[in-house]
Amino acid sequence: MKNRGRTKPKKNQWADHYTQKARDENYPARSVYKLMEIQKRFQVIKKGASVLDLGCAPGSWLIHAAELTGPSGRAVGIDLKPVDAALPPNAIAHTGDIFEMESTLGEAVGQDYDAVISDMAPATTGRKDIDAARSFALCEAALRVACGLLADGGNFVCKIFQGAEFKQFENQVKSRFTSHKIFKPDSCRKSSKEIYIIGLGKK
Ligand SMILES: C[S@@+](CC[C@H](N)C(=O)[O-])C[C@H]1O[C@@H](n2cnc3c(N)ncnc32)[C@H](O)[C@@H]1O
Repeated sequence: MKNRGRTKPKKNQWADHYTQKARDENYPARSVYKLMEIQKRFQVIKKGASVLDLGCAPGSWLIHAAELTGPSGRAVGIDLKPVDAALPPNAIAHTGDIFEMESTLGEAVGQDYDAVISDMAPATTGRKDIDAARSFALCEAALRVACGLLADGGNFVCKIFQGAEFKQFENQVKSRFTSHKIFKPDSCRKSSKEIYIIGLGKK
C-alpha cells in the first residue's frame, strides 16, 4: 500500500524523536530522558551525591547521573556488558552480573550511597509473564543491593515490567522507604510494560 504523503510511519515517531535527540545531545541511549523526567519530578540525585547505577550499559544514565552530582560527587555503574561510551572523570563502570556480585558488591564499590538507580531489564522472550518474572527477580536483587549500600535517607529508583509480581515488589519498597511513588515517564514507549518505582528516604 502507498504511503500517502506521510514521510514516516506514525509508530516510529517515538523512536525517531528520542533516538535522534540522544544522538544530538551525545548520550549513548534515549533512556536518558526517562532519568531526566524522574529527576525533574522527584530530585532523587543531589549535587555532590554518590550514585550506584545498576544495569548501566550503554551508559546514558551513568553519564547523566555524573552530570547531576557534579565533580564533587561520583557515579558507579554495573552491567553484564562493558560500557564503551566515554565517561566523565567522576564516573566508572564495572562489568558483572548483579546476581553474582550482590553479596560482595560493597567491597568492590563501597557503601553509603545517596542513590541507587536500576534500569536493569532482562533479555525479553515475548512471553509477558516470563519477562515480568525475570524483571521482578532483577528488581529484588536491586532492592537488596539498595538496602545494603544506601545511606539512611538515600533514594532508590527501579524499573519493573508490570506483571503479577508488581504489587509484591511495591510493598517491599514501601516497607523500606519513608515514601514511595510509581511513575511512568512520557519518554517510555506507550506500549511498554515498564514502569518505575521510586523509594524516597531509606529507613
Ligand atoms: C535498558 S538497559 C539500561 C540502559 C541504561 N540505563 C542507559 O541509560 O544506558 C538494561 C541493562 O540491564 C542490564 N542487565 C540485565 N541483567 C543484568 C544483570 N543480571 N546484571 C547486571 N546488568 C544486567 C543489561 O545488560 C542492559 O544493559
